[in-house]
Amino acid sequence: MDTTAATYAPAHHGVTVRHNFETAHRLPHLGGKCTNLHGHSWWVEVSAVAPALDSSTVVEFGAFKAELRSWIDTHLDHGAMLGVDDPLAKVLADHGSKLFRFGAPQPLPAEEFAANLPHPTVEAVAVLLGRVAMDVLVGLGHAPGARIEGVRVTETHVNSALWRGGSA
Ligand SMILES: Nc1nc2c(c(=O)[nH]1)N=C([C@H](O)[C@H](O)COP(=O)(O)OP(=O)(O)OP(=O)(O)O)CN2
Repeated sequence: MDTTAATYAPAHHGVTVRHNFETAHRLPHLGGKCTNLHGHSWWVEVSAVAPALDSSTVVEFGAFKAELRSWIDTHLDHGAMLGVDDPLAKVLADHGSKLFRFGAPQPLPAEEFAANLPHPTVEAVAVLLGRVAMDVLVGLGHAPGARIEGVRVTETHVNSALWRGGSA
């Protein structure tokens, strides 16, 4: 077999995991129908890459999914994502309804991932979950040089956003 081309191409291995969550949000700053509190069945796809493998893996699927799913289910699933200036945040919190605030001036520990993201747009949710995925990857055993390459968040069947991680 001629492997000449392969010797010139940088080694690159990738894995992707998916998860879903049922979460409300609203975007009053955009006006129109997005001002209404509404829910979506969100999907997230997280891709990790590495230049070489460790134990023949980039990162072990089970552990990676368990950590990502745990964070998403704990903080987002069956809750609401609201922006920093949204008056509904206080109402929901006062009634014990699950809430994740974007751009909060005094964020809870989990909300620190979204502290500089003022609105829960699909793009901002992709950034949030990119940061969460990086944190999860760092905490696990993984291949040398492994990193989060990208996160795609799908809000509806026709709307999605892609966040791409920087190179190592
Ligand atoms: N760049 C972005 N634009 C919009 C976002 C967003 O997060 N980023 N979000 C919304 C609303 O949240 C809304 O849920 C989606 O809007 P839209 O696609 O217009 O609504 P529909 O799903 O009803 O559209 P279809 O006509 O059914 O395709 C708006 N914009």
